[in-house]
Amino acid sequence: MHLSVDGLTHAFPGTGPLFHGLTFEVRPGGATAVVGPSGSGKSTLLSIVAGWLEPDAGTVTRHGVETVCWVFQNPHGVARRTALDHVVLPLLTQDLTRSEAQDRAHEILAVFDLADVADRQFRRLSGGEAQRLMLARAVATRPDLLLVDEPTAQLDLRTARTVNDVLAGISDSGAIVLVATHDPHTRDACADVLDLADAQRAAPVLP
Ligand SMILES: Nc1ncnc2c1ncn2[C@@H]1O[C@H](COP(=O)(O)OP(=O)(O)OP(=O)(O)O)[C@@H](O)[C@H]1O
Repeated sequence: MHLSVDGLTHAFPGTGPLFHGLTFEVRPGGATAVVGPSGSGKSTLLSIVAGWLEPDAGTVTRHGVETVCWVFQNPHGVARRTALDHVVLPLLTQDLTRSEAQDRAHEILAVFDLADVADRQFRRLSGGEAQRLMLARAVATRPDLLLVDEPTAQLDLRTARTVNDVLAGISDSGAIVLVATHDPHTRDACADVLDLADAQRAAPVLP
């Protein structure tokens, strides 16, 4: 399974080309940080990779990818549902029994250092806990391709660190992971970096 992007070129009316012949490959393992100045096209690239937006030119081939999951910048949850519910409920749509779903949810909450808040309502979670829960839920569904948009944008330094720690350890998820970010710590937590500032000048190829 891998993601192959070849000769990607895209512009919106009035933006000029965001990327020009962008070519790279990503395989499952450590996360790849997509970095670049504000407006350089990080979220646009994620949308094209997800298949939500058609590029002007070039191709995106999601070899062997059947499921795609997007983690948004702002954590969204159901106020009175527990952290555990947030992970279990999507798993129940995946042919797991309730007890299998609960076992997997507890396992993943522990990995994301959320075991202590498993029974806490979403509205009572801190910003960092809520963002980690969104990542935990996404990883629990075992997507082939995981797209994460600015996961630390709303967080203070300390809570951002806990999210970055999770991203640094995400290689076990088995997913292809792309993370759009401004945050230098998030960039450092990722195994690879795709810099869109370079992409406007050349066509970088990731290993
Ligand atoms: N649907 C759209 N129509 C027109 N212009 C758009 C559209 N979506 C994005 N843009 C423009 O394309 C450029 C890239 O936007 P994008 O959100 O991808 O950048 P970004 O690097 O993720 O920015 P930020 O770091 O500020 O979130 C911006 O100038 C934005 O205004």
